[in-house]
Amino acid sequence: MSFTKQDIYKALETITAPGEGKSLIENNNVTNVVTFGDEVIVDVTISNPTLQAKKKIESEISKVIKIAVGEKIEVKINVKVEKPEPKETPNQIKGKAIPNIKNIIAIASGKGGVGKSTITSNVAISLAKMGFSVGVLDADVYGPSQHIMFDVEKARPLSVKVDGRSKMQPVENYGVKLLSLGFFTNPDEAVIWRGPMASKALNQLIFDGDWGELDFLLIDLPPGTGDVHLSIVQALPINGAVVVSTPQNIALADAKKGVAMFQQESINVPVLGIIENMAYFTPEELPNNKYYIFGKDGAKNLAIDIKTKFLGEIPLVQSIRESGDVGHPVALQEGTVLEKSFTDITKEIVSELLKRNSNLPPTEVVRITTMSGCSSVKK
Ligand SMILES: Nc1ncnc2c1ncn2[C@@H]1O[C@H](COP(=O)(O)OP(=O)(O)OP(=O)(O)O)[C@@H](O)[C@H]1O
Repeated sequence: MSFTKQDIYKALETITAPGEGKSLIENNNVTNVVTFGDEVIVDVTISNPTLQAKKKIESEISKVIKIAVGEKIEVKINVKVEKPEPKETPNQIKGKAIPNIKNIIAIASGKGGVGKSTITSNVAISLAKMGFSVGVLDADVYGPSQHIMFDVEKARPLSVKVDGRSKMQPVENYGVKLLSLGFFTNPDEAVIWRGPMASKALNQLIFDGDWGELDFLLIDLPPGTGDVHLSIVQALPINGAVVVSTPQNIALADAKKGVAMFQQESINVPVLGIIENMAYFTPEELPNNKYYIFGKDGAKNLAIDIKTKFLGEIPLVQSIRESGDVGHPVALQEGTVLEKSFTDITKEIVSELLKRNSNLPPTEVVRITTMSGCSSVKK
């Protein structure tokens, strides 16, 4: 019987090593193939050290060669176990990659009540209006509010079957898909989340959510920099973080801690920049008057100090609070100054993310650049 090494490689292209996702050939598991007569020797390296994984790969290789190349072939397999070297690079994304979600951005703040959720909902809507597919995961374990801001307070995610598995269908409004812990907790009962518990619940919302294809998933993190945050940000494949602060000194001190948290070696999530919320107060009837009630340019100066991008500012305006409370964020109000402010900030975030993702395939970068109108992205 005659066959070539190529026949063997072709057959091995159709199977994967246990837990490694890609084909044996694509994943470079097969280190050598020797053929003579009716005999084939396959050297294969896998990362799973269990006996079960070794037996499974031996039986699959033998089976696939006999089916695809020839029944009579005598197959000898040498399995070597080698743990892949962990690669520490500045662009590393922690956690398991989610193939259908292209970019995960965490929105954080050190201090509570600085407007992190307000910024998240408006940025999500701006992204959706630019044509991106967008999801929001409300991870604020202390007080989820996105379901209110998106006017879906009473909604509950439906259970759907996807490839035989039960998944949660996010609730959708204003072109944004939303999953929130707020859908599952009783607003009258305080839930005390510990780090691992919170990260498990959030992992479930992310991995068991039927998000479809998303260009962006924004995660509204709880305020602070504690144990819950560490668990969340270490477990999820976050591409970049945005930190929200008011110009007030105590908020800035906490924002600085927030930035430092993402920069810790064990977390290593790039900080895309800082947004200054409540930068000044403007009465609706006197739009040209600015009152710097929390101080002036605090977050801008912090960004310069810690060499982080300043992504823009949002004033303290009554309509921002009102529109959030009634579930119709200001970014929906076409042609207004505030809508434009959120569009500008959103473009800055996308620009920074593109720089961070500069190792993505060029088509992806171009597509996102074009959609958000970020022609000014310097690469
Ligand atoms: N720029 C703004 N102008 C007016 N009101 C604002 C502005 N930003 C936020 N608010 C209001 O301030 C309050 C707190 O905002 P938000 O809930 O977004 O903050 P947060 O940082 O997410 O809070 P938490 O600590 O609860 O997570 C809300 O009532 C919101 O409507």
